[in-house]
This record gives sequence, structure tokens and C-alpha cells, in this order.
Amino acid sequence: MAVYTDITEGELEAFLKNYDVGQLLSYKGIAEGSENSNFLLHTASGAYILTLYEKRVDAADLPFFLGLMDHLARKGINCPLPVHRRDGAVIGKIAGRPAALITFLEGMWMRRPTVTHCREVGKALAGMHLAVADFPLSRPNALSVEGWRKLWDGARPRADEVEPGLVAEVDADFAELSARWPSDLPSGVIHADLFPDNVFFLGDRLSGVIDFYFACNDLYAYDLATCLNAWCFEKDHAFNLTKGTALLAGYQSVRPLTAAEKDALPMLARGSALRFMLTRLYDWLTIPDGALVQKRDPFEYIRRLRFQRQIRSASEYGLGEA
Ligand SMILES: Nc1ncnc2c1ncn2[C@@H]1O[C@H](COP(=O)(O)OP(=O)(O)OP(=O)(O)O)[C@@H](O)[C@H]1O
Ligand SMILES: N[C@@H](CCO)C(=O)O
Repeated sequence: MAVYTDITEGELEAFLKNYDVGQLLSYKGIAEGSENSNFLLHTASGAYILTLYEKRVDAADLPFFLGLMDHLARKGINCPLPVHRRDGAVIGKIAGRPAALITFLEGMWMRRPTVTHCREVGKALAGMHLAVADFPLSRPNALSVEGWRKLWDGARPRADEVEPGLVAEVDADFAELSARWPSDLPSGVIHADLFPDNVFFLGDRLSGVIDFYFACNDLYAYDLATCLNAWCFEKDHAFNLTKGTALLAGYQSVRPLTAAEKDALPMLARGSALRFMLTRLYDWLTIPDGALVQKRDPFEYIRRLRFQRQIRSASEYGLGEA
């Protein structure tokens, strides 16, 4: 459930007076999502999403996130376009929260992505990596190795209760990642959370990428590694080589990887699996049952992490197969 802050019709009408979107026809809260409050609006000029930014998003980061969407949409990437207010701003306030209006994208996210969806997401990711080259803003990745360590410090004392042996496993991951994490690969602004629930399709056609609220500056190949984990495993946790092949081929059809990026991919995929395992584990241990925030399963990513520890070469993901 993701309507943490409710709004009245009066508040919404007053908010919309700042925009050229015409009269409000209807609005309703959207249940999906877990970080912010989202509403679907219909006005005389079309459909929009209103997002109220909740506590886990730092208001100081909003110009970066909204500026990025604006930049990508104008470069032809299928992502929401922030609607500018009459005074030119894109960030307003409603019910005491910072808020923005963005265009509505048609489509739905794929609960079971196919090989074709994996290829399309690879192409779209590479397209975004090319399109950010002249984006002027930057934001450090708070969820890279040092950020993971803080999460681990919080979760470690109880990690063995969740999964016996996890403390020793993850301590060893940190030792290896600290020694081998690459820093000299091509980098720029990455999406950093390109999971299936953040990509819409109309049939086989990718119609939209949403949720840029983890976007930051980091290695492009790390973004691709996150997609390998998020898109190419089956419900039984088995890696699907055909999907991996398609994702990587789709990406490389738009932006070929360098030899160093290919070499680093297993380490990056291991780090990315650790990152999502840790945020999930941290929430699992700290968010009380019954809280509105949706908790995601850390066990899925404990499995991913164990898989990634065994990988020695990107050819095991299907690199160069198609
Ligand atoms: N531009 C858009 N067009 C259509 N639907 C959208 C758009 N933006 C958001 N949504 C809808 O709102 C839901 C939540 O959006 P989003 O993923 O950005 O929220 P969130 O709270 O940041 O969630 P999380 O970070 O957990 O994925 C999406 O699943 C989708 O249904
Ligand atoms: N994509 C993240 C949730 C944050 O958007 C996860 O699956 O853990």
C-alpha cells in the first residue's frame, strides 16, 4: 500500500491551480510502490501521476531526480515528463509534503518477463546510459560499498537468526569486494533500481521506465549487473541463460561493453546482489510487522548472492552468445 499521506479534493484543486493542466476530473490513490504516496489524476488535459515524497526521499535530491526525468524524456527515452508549474518550477507542496506532477505512461509491468522483454530492457538501459552523457547534475551513490557496510553493521548482530551462517558468508563478501571492487570503469548517471516493477510494456514493446528515485552516479556496468539479478532468474531461483544472453545482447546492440567492464561483471553482479539483500534484510529486521511499508524478501537475494559467488566469467551469463 503506498498512500501514506492522503489529500482532499480541495487541497488538490488548490495545488493544480499552479499548473496549466485544466480542470480536475478525478483522482485516486495507487496501492503499488513502497517509498512514496502516488495518485492517478485525470484532468481536462489528460492523465498524470502526482507523487508526494515521503520521509525516505531527501527533498534536496528532488531537483536531480526530476531534472533527470526531464532530460531523458526530452532525449526520447520512454519515461515520465515532469510537468512544469506556471512559475517554471517542477516541485510543489501539498499536504505539507514536497510533490511533483509527472505524465502518465501507458502499459503494465511484467510479472514474468520473457526473453524479448529482457532484450528490450537491455536496449533501454544502454539508451539511458548514452542519453545521460550531457546531463549536468550529479548525485553520489549512497548505496555503494560504504553504504552497504553501514546497513550490514545494523543487520549483522541478528543476521544469523534470519539465515544460519549468513554472518560468515557476508563478512567474506565484504573482504573480497573491498579488495576487488572496480572504480575505473565507464561511469555516469545510472537508474540503480531497474527491476521489472519499474518498467512498463505494451505487449512486447517497452512503453516506460519509472521510479528514478535511486538514480545516482556510478558504473554503467553496475546498472547492467543489477538487471541480470532482477530480470534473468526464474521463480525457482535458477538463472535463465537465454534471458541473460538476450539482456546482454540487447544492451550491447546500443552500447558495447569494454573488455574491462566484461571482466568486472561477475564482481559487480555479486555486489549488486549484496546491495539488494542488505536493504531487504535491514528492512526485514527493523520495520515492525503491520507497518505500511512493504517488506521485500531477503531470501531471494541471499540465493542470488550465493549464485553470483560461483561465477568466474561473464560468458556464464551468456555474454557473446548472441
Ligand atoms: N508515470 C507513471 N505512469 C503510470 N503509472 C505510474 C507512473 N509512475 C508511477 N506509476 C504507478 O505508481 C506505482 C508506484 O510508483 P513508483 O514505483 O515510482 O513508487 P515508489 O513508491 O517509489 O515505489 P518503489 O520504490 O517501491 O518501486 C507504479 O507501480 C505504477 O503503478
Ligand atoms: N527494487 C528494490 C526495492 C526498492 O525499489 C528491491 O526489490 O529490493
